Amino acid sequence: MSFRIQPAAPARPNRCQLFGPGSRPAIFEKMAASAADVINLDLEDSVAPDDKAEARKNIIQAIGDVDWGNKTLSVRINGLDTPYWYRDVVDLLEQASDRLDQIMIPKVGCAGDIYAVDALVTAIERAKARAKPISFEVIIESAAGIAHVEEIAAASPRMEAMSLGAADFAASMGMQTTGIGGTQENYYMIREGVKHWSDPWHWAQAAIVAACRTHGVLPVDGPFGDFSDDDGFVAQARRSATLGMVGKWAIHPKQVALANEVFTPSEAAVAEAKEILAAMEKAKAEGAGATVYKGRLVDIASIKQAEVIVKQAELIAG
Ligand SMILES: CC(C)(COP(=O)(O)OP(=O)(O)OC[C@H]1O[C@@H](n2cnc3c(N)ncnc32)[C@H](O)[C@@H]1OP(=O)(O)O)[C@@H](O)C(=O)NCCC(=O)NCCSC(=O)C[C@H](O)C(=O)O
Ligand SMILES: [Mg+2]
Repeated sequence: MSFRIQPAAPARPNRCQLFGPGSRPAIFEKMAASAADVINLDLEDSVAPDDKAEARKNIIQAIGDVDWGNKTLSVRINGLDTPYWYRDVVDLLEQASDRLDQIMIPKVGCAGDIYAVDALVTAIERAKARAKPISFEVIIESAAGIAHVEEIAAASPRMEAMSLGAADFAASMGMQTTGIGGTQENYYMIREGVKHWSDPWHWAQAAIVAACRTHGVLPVDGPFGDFSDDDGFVAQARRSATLGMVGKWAIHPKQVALANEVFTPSEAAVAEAKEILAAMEKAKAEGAGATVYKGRLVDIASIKQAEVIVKQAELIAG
């Protein structure tokens, strides 16, 4: 371990982030009643330019009026390359109730993007004597974003979460696909005439996880566009969870249960993690730093691995 201890990420469940357009207030109550840990009301790409002002009003009203329970409530503002974002921030911070927890900043390309939003948010919070500071989550969805991912993760103490936005990311990178996440038909290797598909999102996800874990931020997998393909969603989510991500977006309510299941450690995984901890306690009492569990080596690093799973389960159980 480095002299610098790795900071813990925020201790709150983030297994599923359910999105809904701010221009569609009829679904807000349904979103609130869902089993998602995080709600993302959208002002950005699911809202047409002519509907932006109305969507802002809908969201501001719903933040105060709807019972969001104990969910993390977040609003995705427009990108810093648009004329909308400052009005999103000003109206949300000046007019929405303190129930708003978080702002999601899309298409961040550098730490300066976060600095700009932070400066505006901080000024309004002071002017309005806001009781609860707003936290930030960001989307990495451009070549610049992934190139500067570490400085972005470190950009502000408000930073709580970071997602991969597969659609804009693919476009920015010039990838030959219109798919949003998941298996890509042409991303394969071939051996003895048999195709083996690989994962084109893997490296960006791994870079996001490393930046997030270095700076105490929650790494999250973004959207999976084909909401008719449950198996594809689950396979993508399992890969993300294996890499260290804590959750995934749902762009349709049917994806919420799928994400919750994947990102909740199974009873068997928790039981095994606890058995490893017990085996290592016994080894320690006997003066050993390593032992054998089910025919394989476990040592002091295994304690940390097992603790990840046990702590995750405890966090979700509340
Ligand atoms: C995708 C949708 C447009 C589908 O909506 P709809 O046609 O209404 O779906 P269904 O008829 O199957 O709906 C079944 C019932 O569920 C309710 N519903 C629908 N959507 C939601 C929702 N998001 N939350 C809660 N409830 C919802 C319907 O009202 C039906 O209810 P009932 O009649 O009572 O049975 C729609 O799901 C949708 O708009 N999804 C969110 C889209 C969105 O927010 N996109 C932005 C995020 S993804 C992105 O931006 C890309 C990213 O940035 C990147 O670059 O990768
Ligand atoms: Mg996007």
